[in-house]
Amino acid sequence: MVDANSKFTCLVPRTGPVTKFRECRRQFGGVREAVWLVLNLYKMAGSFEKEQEVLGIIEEKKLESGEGDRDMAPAAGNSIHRSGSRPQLDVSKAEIQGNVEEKYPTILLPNQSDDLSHLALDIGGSLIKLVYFSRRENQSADDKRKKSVKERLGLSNGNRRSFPILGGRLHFVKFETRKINECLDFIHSKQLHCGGLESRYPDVTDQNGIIKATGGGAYKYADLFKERLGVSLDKEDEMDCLVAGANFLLKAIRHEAFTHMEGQKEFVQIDPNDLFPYLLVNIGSGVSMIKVVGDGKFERISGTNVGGGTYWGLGRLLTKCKSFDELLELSQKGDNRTMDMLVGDIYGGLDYSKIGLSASTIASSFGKTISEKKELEDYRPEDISLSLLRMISYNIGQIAYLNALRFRLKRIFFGGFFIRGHAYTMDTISFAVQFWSNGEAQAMFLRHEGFLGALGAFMSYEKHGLDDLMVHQLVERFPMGAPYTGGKIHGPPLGDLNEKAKVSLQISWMEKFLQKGTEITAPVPTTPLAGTTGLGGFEVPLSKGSTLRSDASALNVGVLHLVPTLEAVASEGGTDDAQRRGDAFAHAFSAHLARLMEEPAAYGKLGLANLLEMREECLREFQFVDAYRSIKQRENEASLAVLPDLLVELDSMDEETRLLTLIEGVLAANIFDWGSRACVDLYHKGTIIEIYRMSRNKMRRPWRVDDFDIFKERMLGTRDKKMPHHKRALLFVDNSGADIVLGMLPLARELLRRGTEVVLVANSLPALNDVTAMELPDIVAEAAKHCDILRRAAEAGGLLVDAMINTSDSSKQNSSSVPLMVVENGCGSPCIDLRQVSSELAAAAKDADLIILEGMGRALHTNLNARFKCDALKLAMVKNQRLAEKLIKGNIYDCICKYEPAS
Ligand SMILES: CC(C)(COP(=O)(O)O)[C@@H](O)C(=O)NCCC(=O)O
Ligand SMILES: [Mn+2]
Repeated sequence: MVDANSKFTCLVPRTGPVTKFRECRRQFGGVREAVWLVLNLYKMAGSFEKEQEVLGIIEEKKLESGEGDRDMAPAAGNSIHRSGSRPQLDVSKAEIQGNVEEKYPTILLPNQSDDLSHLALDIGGSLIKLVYFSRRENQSADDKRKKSVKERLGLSNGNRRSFPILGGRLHFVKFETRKINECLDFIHSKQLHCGGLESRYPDVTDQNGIIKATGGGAYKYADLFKERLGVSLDKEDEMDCLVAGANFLLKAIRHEAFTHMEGQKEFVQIDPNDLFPYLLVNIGSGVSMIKVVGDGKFERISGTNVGGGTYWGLGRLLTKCKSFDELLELSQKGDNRTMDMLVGDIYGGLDYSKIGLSASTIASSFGKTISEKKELEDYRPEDISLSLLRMISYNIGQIAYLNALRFRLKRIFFGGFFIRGHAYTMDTISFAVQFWSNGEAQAMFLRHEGFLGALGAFMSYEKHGLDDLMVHQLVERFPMGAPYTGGKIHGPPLGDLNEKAKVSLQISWMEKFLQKGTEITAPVPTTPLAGTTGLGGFEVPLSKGSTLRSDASALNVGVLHLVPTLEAVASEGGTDDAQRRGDAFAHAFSAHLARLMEEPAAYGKLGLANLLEMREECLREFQFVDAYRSIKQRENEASLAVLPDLLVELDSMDEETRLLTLIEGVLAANIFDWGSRACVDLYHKGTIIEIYRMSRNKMRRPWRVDDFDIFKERMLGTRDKKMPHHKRALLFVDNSGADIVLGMLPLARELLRRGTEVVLVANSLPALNDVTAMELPDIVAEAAKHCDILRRAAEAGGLLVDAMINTSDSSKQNSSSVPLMVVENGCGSPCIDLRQVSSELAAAAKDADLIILEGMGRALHTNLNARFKCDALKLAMVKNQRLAEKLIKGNIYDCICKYEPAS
């Protein structure tokens, strides 16, 4: 019914509303869609009278719809419609593209896609789990450049998955069911019930709005949702949702599953083609065991009433704990030997080796309490909690294994919020599975353990387009306020959200959460645990804080620093608001780092690239759009001022010397890196040009990795062998200022001079002092003022669109056919994962026969070992002593020039 693409060509609203309505209805089929389209066309064209006319017609004639009142347009101004699960037209944020006076202007419907719904819920007995989607708009204003590049690359528009990182985000949040009002406040504050804050009319509740929900609470609280938010809950079957959620996670999320034995977390990458069959054990209040054999193909084969509710219920009665988390935390200080009867208690301290039971094996949970003349008060709540936790976890593990055996299932995935990333719980379950299966079966856990149902409900909106996502298409981020971090964070402590409205300087809920001084720590035991005799069985799990830190060194957590916060605040004008956001950012980011130091695997397997990206994401999350804006501008200006002299110098050289000087120039200019502590210290000691000169003067070959001679041979050939020029080179540029202006642009110019098309590939979003695709055309335009080669190529590549229109330059006729283009990479990070790039870049890469990756982030931290089908040159200066030692057994400021011919 509705084109899934985001662009529609529609008729301009010049004819009358009825004619327009008919035209639109012919085009889109549905009455509702037609009404909305017409209404919004007038709205966008600013025609209030026509808008009113449409509403009048709706009222009077009911539009001869034949589809009943249900299909009448809702109250004016409400741009988002949710109805059932069929795809709908979404005209929020619609814009007429181009001239409104044109006869058939294009209307951009940025929110229109097959993924219409923003929110789904799983309302369980103890917790409400919420999954919502927020779209990040592509904020680039360089539409002309994009259009020109796309035309040149023959790239069709409207691909929703063009820019994966900019596309949108799935968020996971949980609340206690008994605090359902906090959940409703949250939904309201983020306007999730009517399309999110991105919606054109965020405050208007869609009376016909429907939110997918699963779990018992979807029935129990339906009226409350209607009353408070004006939305109906569309109930989805719980088991369907659990399975859909689990399948989605296991197929689409990198390192979703992991094993947990003796405190060691080991991520398991599941092959999506080899996922089925498996046993899904969902531990909520009760426990469901589901045999999953395919997408939507499953059977609930078993379950047990002894589950999370049992632990919490009995625990509350026996310990007087006020919350599940408190009970869980208590267990960490517990010693179950005071409660449980162990094999050793029965056998006088000995193992029962004949049947493989060690002395420390639990023979009978709570068994010791029968033989002693003690009352409840005589036992420590900590011990009770741990004993209870063990009893229930072992029991679940055992029943799960027996069912896996019954149906010959090798893999068992445990989910549900009972687990909460709790090391003891996971170890206990793993012990049980391992013990009973003699090591044949393996328990696996899921990082999004508690959100299976909510995710499944989210997926149940038809045509979300998420079902066929591949692992590399989803990028995981760790927002600062993410309540899903386990440990003490348990839903965002929203407090009185209404306060927010009263505060003139808008404080986000996240900041509020941070102001409360929440500590992000994982639950790790603090008391020493009893050892085992090594006989296996139900031993005491060994999960200790220290054992979780095993991979800390690989994470380089220490290299991230917070100094740029000051720059970030300055970049936003140094206002009080910016200062507060800066403080909040610092607080939040420190908390995340502390959490990672405590438990490096807390967010899955993270490398330095992820951490650097996380930092940029955090800045963005606190609305620091471009923290290095002014630094970049300053450096660009200084470098552009000396560019003409550099070009004259280069032009006076012979080919060979020039090529070497160019490569030296790139390496020397890569010193301007605001991500390196050492370099930032250096900047205090001289001007940009002084540092650049010093860096150049220090360029001595051979570099630590020096393939220049092979590269030169490929470029210039030898006396006996002429080499053809490359057809198209992709230059992955790095930093602003000298790096791009005095390093990469002159190299690009050389390639252009030799007849190679050049595509400058730059970040879509700011990261440190990296130049962005949006900034590049202006820099090129400035440089082109001093260079004919660059000017002609930039014109041919559509970079100097304005110049082409505005000047009557005679040299245009003999424009070089070799274009210089700028393409965005789809990233906002100093590093690049080449599996996740913009469609624009993917298209540009198709005909490339040379790739040049520049800088530490793109050429060393990532891609140093990447092999390409075309020639590849990796250029970087190493600006970190530790990395220099590790990577090239060298020193800080050593250089790398790694050339690999096409493989
Ligand atoms: C963030 C960076 C990868 C940026 O380097 P670039 O890609 O600009 O050459 C680099 O500065 C880095 O690895 N920094 C680590 C921290 C430090 O060396 O102090
Ligand atoms: Mn950089």
